[in-house]
Amino acid sequence: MFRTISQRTRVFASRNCLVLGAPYKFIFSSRMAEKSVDFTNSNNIESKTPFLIGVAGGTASGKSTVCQRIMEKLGQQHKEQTERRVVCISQDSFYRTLAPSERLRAERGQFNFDHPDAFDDKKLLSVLRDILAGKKVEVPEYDYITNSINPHRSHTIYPADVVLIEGILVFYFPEVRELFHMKLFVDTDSDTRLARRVPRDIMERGRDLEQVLNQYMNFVKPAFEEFCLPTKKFADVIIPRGADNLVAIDLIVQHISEYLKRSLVDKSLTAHEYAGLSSSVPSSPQRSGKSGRPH
Ligand SMILES: Nc1ncnc2c1ncn2[C@@H]1O[C@H](COP(=O)(O)OP(=O)(O)O)[C@@H](O)[C@H]1O
Ligand SMILES: Nc1ccn([C@@H]2O[C@H](COP(=O)(O)O)[C@@H](O)[C@H]2O)c(=O)n1
Repeated sequence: MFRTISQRTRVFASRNCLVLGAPYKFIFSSRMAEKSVDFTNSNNIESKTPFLIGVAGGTASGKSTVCQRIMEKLGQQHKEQTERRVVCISQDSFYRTLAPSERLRAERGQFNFDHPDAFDDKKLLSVLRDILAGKKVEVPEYDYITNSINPHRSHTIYPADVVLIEGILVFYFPEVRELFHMKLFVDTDSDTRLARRVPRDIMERGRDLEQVLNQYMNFVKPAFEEFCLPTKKFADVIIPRGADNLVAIDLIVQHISEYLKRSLVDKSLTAHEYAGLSSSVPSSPQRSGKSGRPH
C-alpha cells in the first residue's frame, strides 16, 4: 500500500510512517497527505489553503535547525517576509501567560513547561485555522528569560504556500494534529539532546547548570516520555539524527519543491489535492476515529 518514488534512499517503513535513513529506497505513505481542509476566507471566498507541516520531537532534537535547513535549501531564508513562500512558526510562541504564583515557580525552575497545560492550545488552533484560511496572522515572540511573551515584539506571518510549525507537542492536541498535511518527527537520542540543551539554555536562555539539570530531571525527561514520545506514532516521516540527516532533509525539500512548482503552474491546486496525488493508503488512525489523545 505504499507508493515507491525513487530507488535511492533506504527507508524503514512501518505501516503508517517512514523512517528516513541510509541510501536504498524512498517510499511515500498517504498519511502525509490525506487531510481535507476546506476553508473560506473572511470575504467568504474559497481560498487556497497552505500546505501545513508539523515538526515534532523532543527538546533540542533539532526541530528548529531542520526547519532552518529546509528554508535555506528552498532559498527562502533571506527573502523579505512578504515574499516568502515557505514560513516557519514555533509552538513556543503559544506558551500561555502564567499566573503570578506560576511565574514565581518558573523563576525558581519549578514550573513544568513540558506539560501540555503550559500551552494555550486554543490560541494555537485558532492561529492555524486563520493561516489555513489564507489570513495574515500575528505570532508573539516568546522570551525564555522572563518565561513570558515579549510584549514588544511579534512576527507578522503573511499568507504563504507552505507553513512549518515546530514544537515538542504539536502532535499532542488532536484538533491541532488533524490540521497538518504532513507530520515530521525529529528523532534524536536523549543523550545528544541533553548535551545540546545544557549549553543552549545556559548561553541563550539565561539559565545556570544546576537549574538546567534539575528542570531536565524533574520535568523535561518525564514529560517527554509521557507526552511527546507517544506522539511519534502520528508522524508520517521520522527523521533520525535531525539536521545531520541530509538525505531525509533533501527528500522533504524535494517534496515541498514539487508542491511549490505545481502550485505555481496550477493556481487552483489546493494543499489537499496535492496531498491526494501521493495518496493510496487507508485513513490514518485519527481520521478513522481510532485515536484521540496519544496516551
Ligand atoms: N545536527 C546538529 N549538530 C550539532 N548541533 C546541533 C545540531 N542540531 C541542532 N544543534 C544545536 O542544538 C541546539 C538545539 O537545536 P534546535 O534546532 O534549536 O532544537 P529544537 O528546536 O528541537 O529545540 C541548538 O543550539 C542547535 O544549534
Ligand atoms: N519559559 C520556558 C519555556 C520553555 N522551556 C523549555 O523549552 C523546551 C521547548 O523548546 P525547544 O526549543 O527545546 O523544543 C521545553 O522542553 C521547555 O522545558 C523553558 O525551559 N522555559
